[in-house]
Amino acid sequence: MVDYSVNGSVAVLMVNNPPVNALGHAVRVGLKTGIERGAKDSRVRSIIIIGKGQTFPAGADIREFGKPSKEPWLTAVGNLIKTCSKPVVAAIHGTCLGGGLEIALFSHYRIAVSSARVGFPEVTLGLLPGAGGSQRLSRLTGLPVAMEMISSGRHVPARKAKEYGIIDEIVSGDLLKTALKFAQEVQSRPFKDRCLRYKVVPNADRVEEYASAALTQVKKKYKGFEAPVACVQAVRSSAELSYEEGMKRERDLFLQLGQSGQAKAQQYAFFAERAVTKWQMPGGSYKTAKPLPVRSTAVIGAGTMGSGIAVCLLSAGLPVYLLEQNEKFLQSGVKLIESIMAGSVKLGKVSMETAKRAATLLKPTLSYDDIKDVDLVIEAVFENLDIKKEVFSKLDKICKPSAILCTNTSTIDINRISSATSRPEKVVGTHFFAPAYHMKLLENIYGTKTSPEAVATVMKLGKTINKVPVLVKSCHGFLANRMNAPFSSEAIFLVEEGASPQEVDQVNEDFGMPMGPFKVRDLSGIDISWRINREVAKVLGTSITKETRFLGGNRYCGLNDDFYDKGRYGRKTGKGWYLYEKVGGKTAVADPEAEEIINSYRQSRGIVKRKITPQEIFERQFYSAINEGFRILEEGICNMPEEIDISWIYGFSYPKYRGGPMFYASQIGLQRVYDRICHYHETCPYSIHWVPNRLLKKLAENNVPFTQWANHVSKSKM
Ligand SMILES: CCC/C=C/C(=O)SCCNC(=O)CCNC(=O)[C@H](O)C(C)(C)COP(=O)([O-])OP(=O)([O-])OC[C@H]1O[C@@H](n2cnc3c(N)ncnc32)[C@H](O)[C@@H]1OP(=O)([O-])[O-]
Repeated sequence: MVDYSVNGSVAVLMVNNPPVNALGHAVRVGLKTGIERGAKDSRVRSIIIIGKGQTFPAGADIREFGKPSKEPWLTAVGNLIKTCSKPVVAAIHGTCLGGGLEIALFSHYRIAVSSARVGFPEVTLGLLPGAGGSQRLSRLTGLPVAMEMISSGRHVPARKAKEYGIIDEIVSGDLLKTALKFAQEVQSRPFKDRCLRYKVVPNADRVEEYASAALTQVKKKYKGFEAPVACVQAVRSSAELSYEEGMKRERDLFLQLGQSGQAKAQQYAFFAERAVTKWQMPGGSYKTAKPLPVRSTAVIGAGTMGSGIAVCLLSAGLPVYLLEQNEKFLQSGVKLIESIMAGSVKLGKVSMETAKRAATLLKPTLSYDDIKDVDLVIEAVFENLDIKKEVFSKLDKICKPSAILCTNTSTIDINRISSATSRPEKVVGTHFFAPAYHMKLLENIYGTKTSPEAVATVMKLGKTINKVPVLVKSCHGFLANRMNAPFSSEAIFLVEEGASPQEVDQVNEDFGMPMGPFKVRDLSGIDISWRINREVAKVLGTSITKETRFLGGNRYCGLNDDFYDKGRYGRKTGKGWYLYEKVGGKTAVADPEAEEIINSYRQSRGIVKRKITPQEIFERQFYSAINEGFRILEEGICNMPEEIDISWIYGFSYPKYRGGPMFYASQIGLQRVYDRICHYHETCPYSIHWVPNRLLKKLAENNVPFTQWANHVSKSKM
């Protein structure tokens, strides 16, 4: 795992643990042995630590977390480096992260290639640097940078790291050759004072000021997360305590976090995010299917979604034809794209260069002829089957045979859309979440005839445009919206029965959702849900009236319609479930007029308002969604619970520190979840979503551990 060799007077410790040279037990043993050997080796006057392959160690081996830790610990290896009688040089390329940066900071010198990145991403795993990183980094960079770097987990590019004092030299050419030269040069220099623990923390007397600014920021930016706060506290202790006491403080905080449910959930989410890249479908998988090259694209429809999708493609450097049916709509789409880009530059999310390049890559057009040679088209027109079929029939006639035809439908079965073409194997769903340029989930959907090649292409596209792609099988509503349906229906039923929108939102926000369901409705537009309900009714061959209490055999609540009738569409009209400071305002306050609408709705239907507990609000929303999640698994719409959890984290901003609804259910205990679902099935009998799922029942009865749920998923689609 660590190869030892001697080149002239320099020992080279080459870490060889692909893919990311994680500092697992064998690597730690190898480094310890290597340093001891180098120290004793009479030929050797300095030592290099370097990574083989793509990177310097990118951190501790996360797979070892939660298991009994085996000596030597990282701190012990680091102490050996620190006290080595010969200077140690960390030669960095790729990603020097977490434990990797700890090793580099224990070393006496750090050189890096300009493409390298360094950072302490432990916070993203619910932890903090646990081998003294919080004590050493602040001695190099000062408190504000250390607090920001460690609490954000940001990867810092090598040149910036040099500015901060983390890297001594940026080098070019062959890293090992340059490192050998560097290691020879330092042999004649005194190096004991290079040990960071003897340095003083710059401006330590201002620690209170820095810490309080950092805490205010992290509490706002990472609301609900425990680790960022602990990161600031650990760095703070580097200025307030002696080095030894600071190390102990860091250790205590590390152990506290390690035992928290948040760390467990965040580490689960880390692996879940990687697991979903290993997609499978009938006839193909990530291993067997090859993506087609995508060098040019078109987006059909320049509305909010289409323009947002175009921004994603343009930001990744892809040329985009933006196609609309008339000049007015086209120009409004172009304006929207320009304003999103300008906003992103202002927020520092996109560089000025990228924005300028995007402007040259955007080709607005009214003609289908212009898109005949593009590699991939994304349709983002109104959510109506007839309109979508018309678009796909045109695309089928005009686009080159190899083009991949994608639809941004959020609910319609892909098979119904692809039936309008002569090439259903090229048709695939690419469902973006609003706002498309911001939300990271890309729900890719395959129909019965979609080819694995088309799927491979959109899975790769997702990565290219910096999204998290999750593959699901087509059905009405797919994965995310299918689970969201009971979740948001229950929110309205709860208000119908007696809760206030504020109470429902509060429960959701206390749990960690960034916005409650009524604030979300006001944001997305009450008129939109009104229209969707009419579309659903149309598909079911019925219509919605004031008397409608059931739709498609399911309970229906007309409260949304009453708000619509009063012209209260949400933020866009300055009032909806809440009152806003102005049209398009963002500050939601409770509104007596809204309360009046709710009260008269209840009265007109003879509903006697009852007190509803926060626990019931929580269970009715989340457990109904979980029940649907098991149905989705049972039907084989997705392959594993990880796909559901990642969809919620990146599609609905579900708090990552809770892992996702399915992971959360496993933590509560499936039997309890099942029992409560049975309870609501009895007490809320008119909603199909409360019919207890058989797979859930089976897993609960047999006490099947979370890691084995996927083995019980329907294999019918494989
Ligand atoms: C007391 C000391 C405390 C120290 C704490 C720490 O250091 S905490 C750690 C601090 N460090 C971090 O948090 C860094 C975490 N890692 C990353 O951020 C990224 O992996 C990357 C930027 C290094 C490379 O991105 P990329 O897109 O090129 O690649 P990719 O992301 O697709 O990963 C490829 C494969 O490697 C696997 N794997 C990766 N890292 C680890 C690991 N540490 N361990 C184990 N496995 C790991 C990953 O699961 C995947 O496996 P699969 O699915 O193929 O079987």
